[in-house]
Amino acid sequence: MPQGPPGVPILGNVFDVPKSMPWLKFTEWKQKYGPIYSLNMAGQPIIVVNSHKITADLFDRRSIIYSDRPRLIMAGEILTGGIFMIFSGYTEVWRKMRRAGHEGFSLRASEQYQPMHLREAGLTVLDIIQHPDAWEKRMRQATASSILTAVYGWPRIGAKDKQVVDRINAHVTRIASAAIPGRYLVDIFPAMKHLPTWMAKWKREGLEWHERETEMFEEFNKGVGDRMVKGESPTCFVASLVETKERHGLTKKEAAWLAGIMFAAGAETTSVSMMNFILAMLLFPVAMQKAQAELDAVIGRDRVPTFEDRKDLPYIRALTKEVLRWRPVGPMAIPRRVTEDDCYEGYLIPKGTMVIPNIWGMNHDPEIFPEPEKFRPERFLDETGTIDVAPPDTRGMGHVTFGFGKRICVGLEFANQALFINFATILWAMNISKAADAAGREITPDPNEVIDSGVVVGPAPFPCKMTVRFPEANAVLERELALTN
Ligand code: HEM
Repeated sequence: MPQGPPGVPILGNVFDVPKSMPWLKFTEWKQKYGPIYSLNMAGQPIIVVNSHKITADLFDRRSIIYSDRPRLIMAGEILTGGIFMIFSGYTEVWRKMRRAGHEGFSLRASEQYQPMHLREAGLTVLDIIQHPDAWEKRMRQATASSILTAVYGWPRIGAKDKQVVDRINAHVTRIASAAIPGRYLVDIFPAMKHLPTWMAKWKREGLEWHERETEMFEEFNKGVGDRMVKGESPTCFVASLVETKERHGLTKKEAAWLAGIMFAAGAETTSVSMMNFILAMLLFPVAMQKAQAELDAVIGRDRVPTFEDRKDLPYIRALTKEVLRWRPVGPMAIPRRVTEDDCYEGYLIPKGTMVIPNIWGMNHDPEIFPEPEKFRPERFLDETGTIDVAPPDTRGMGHVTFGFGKRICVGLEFANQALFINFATILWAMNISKAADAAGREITPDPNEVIDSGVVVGPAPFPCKMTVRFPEANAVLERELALTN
């Protein structure tokens, strides 16, 4: 095994890995132990990978044995029946779900959602102009709404839909908290899974939740199917699942969970990336001003940015990548498990080893991204400022925030499109600056104060001032939205 911090007998490195922001420690250890090192968490061997090349070697070039996930009994099996794609092993069911998910959210398929993203971005900005203090809530609601529209073809979510959104959010929170290491004893002592339900309240409740949530997701899918029977053709993921059911061979239950997973995986990750964007604009106003200068030059003030403008907005494209690089919402992605003994660069990585890609460390590698804490979209442009550049082994994206190999994020095209158009529309219409306290002093948020839900890491709530950039912005937005109605 590659060398790592020595640890103590039996418990190994249990006390060395901090509970809060462990990715910072992992990045620090890279200096001492190199880009690949090992840890021992009370007998569980772990490899931490800190370089683009090694992640590409293992997750891309040896994907057959590096695409499994560690077992999560409560979150991945009891609560979700082994079909929660994000946590499920490298199984036949995962393959079927992955194929269907990929087809529904590929670059091509995601393009059909562009009109929805465009409209949603415009409505969100109008909403924020009217309620500038509620910007965070409005943005979160808009992101949730876009994903539900894309998945189920539902109209824009509003206050009236609170009950159903609360139900789905509660489901996501339940699974995320069940996935926190040590939250359930069964994940430490797997034999407990076989206890009869009368002896294990947690198991009984988990199975009951699974039943209820299966019913909920099946009901949502049925709603789409019923609309199709009536002759409507909603543009949404579930409609495409209905059409391709035979080909993908998904059962009713698998199709229902697959659709539900898209919300779980996509809503919080995208809305937290939007928060990171606001934070970056507030802390690095020069980047904001450059982006706005580009928007003024290319778009002007008489129309809003659209997806067709993407090719002419290199700085906004680069800014979108820089948001994802600067603050990856999953700094350690979701771990993998090696399914065979593997020899790599003279090391033997035994079957069953957990592999953690340190996304934070790679995105903040000072040799690739000088002064990594600075927010500089220019990193992703050539010297002319017009051509996109990216370090090798990053699939041309520049960062590795969407993960790797066969398990790379299914929704990355959808997310990139949503972020691009939201950032462009917000910057076109608004200025983002620091809020002031009661004494009139500017409040500078600390970007290292984070909230870690177990899977998604985002900034701690911070105040900010959102103001309209020019008086006509409101009217132009309203006019363009009326045209798309
Ligand atoms: C900024 C937004 C997003 C970020 C940063 C993000 C990031 C990630 C990461 C790091 C993974 C794990 C990859 C790996 O193991 O190598 C992942 C998996 C996944 N993501 Fe995303 N994601 C985002 C948005 C979305 C959206 C919008 C959707 C759906 C519409 C989505 C669906 C999924 C699914 C289904 C998986 C599980 C893939 C698998 O295990 O095979 N994500 N995402």
